[in-house]
Amino acid sequence: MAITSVPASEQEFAILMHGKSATERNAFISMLRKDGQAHRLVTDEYVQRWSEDNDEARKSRQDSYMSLVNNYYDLATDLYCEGWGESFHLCRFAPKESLVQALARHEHYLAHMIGIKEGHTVLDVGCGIGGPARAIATFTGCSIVGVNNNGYQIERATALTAKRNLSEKVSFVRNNFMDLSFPDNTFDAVYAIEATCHAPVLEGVYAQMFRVAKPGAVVGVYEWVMTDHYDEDNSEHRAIRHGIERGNGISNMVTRKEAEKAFLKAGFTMLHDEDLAERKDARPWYAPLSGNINYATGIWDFLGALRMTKAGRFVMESLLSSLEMVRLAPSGTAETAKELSVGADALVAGGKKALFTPMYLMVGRKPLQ
Ligand SMILES: CC(C)=CCC[C@@H](C)[C@H]1CC[C@H]2C3=C(CC[C@]12C)[C@@]1(C)CC[C@H](O)C[C@@H]1CC3
Repeated sequence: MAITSVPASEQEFAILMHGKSATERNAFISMLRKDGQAHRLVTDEYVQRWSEDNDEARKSRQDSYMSLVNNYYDLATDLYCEGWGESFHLCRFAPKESLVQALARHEHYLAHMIGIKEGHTVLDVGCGIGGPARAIATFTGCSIVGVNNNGYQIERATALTAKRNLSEKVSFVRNNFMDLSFPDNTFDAVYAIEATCHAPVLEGVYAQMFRVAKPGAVVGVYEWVMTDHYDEDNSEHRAIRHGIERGNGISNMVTRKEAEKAFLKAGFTMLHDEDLAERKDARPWYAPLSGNINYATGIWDFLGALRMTKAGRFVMESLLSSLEMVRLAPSGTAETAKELSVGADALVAGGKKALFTPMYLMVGRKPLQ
């Protein structure tokens, strides 16, 4: 069947594009099993959205945030899995800690900060493919429902959770986080790990988190924001912000102050807020993306770091282009990898200059009355 335009129903299109690749064990193979034409269309649609950088283009990206984010994760999910693992977020690093350990600790820390207990029913807003939900449910003994608007990620999350025998404790529902389908006052705790930055307006998603939390429940967010050092009138700063947005499927990334204001406006009483990137750590959060092999701990992290060097990127992009040429990889795969690499450079630049943080932590309580 020839696909010449994106069908009206996104779900229909996702089935065409991803086929049965969500249940594929290996993420690299899953990446190769997409429909080539559909993949090309989504790549073109995503790139086209970023051709201009002015207020009007930003507004248009905000208006179409849902398809922008879905396009992004339809393209990026398998590369994320293959290059990063099952937890789609960044993290702090303790001395000698591997990436996998550090990611898990970052998740456990949030669970600790919002006081998740055994028996709690918890909501994970923007759950990716469920890595954090599985880790937190296992760590605390709680039950977690993960929501996400990307059908492919929900399928992958559900399949991985079944494979780990965790389906009784952890489940997933396709949901728009700007309009959650749960009744008011449902959850004992709610969290979002580096996901709400995809919202067109932060107040909207925070208001939904507030609504579904039980009175007295504690809610925690790791937010992506531009820090207080960011200057909108500085063209270099603006370029870094734009690079982060484009490489990471974000229609409008806000400042720390705006995020704090939105959280309070939603109704939460702030219990703790802190940019965790300001702590003095052994390695900065952007270490694995920087291509500096001296930061690596252990063989897997060394290979990951090698991949982010100039030579490593060249090899990866050449491999993907060759696979595309012989039609083993869908058209647009190498272009997507390039978009992610350029986005990673913007993250590193933003991190080095302390203009950006992926770990502005806000912990708030929904008042009893
Ligand atoms: C987009 C948001 C809000 C969160 C995702 C955070 C991270 C999981 C990603 C940010 C940059 C990503 C890159 C990769 C994996 C996932 C991230 C770290 C790659 C390492 C995947 C493999 C590619 O070849 C290079 C990518 C660079 C960026």
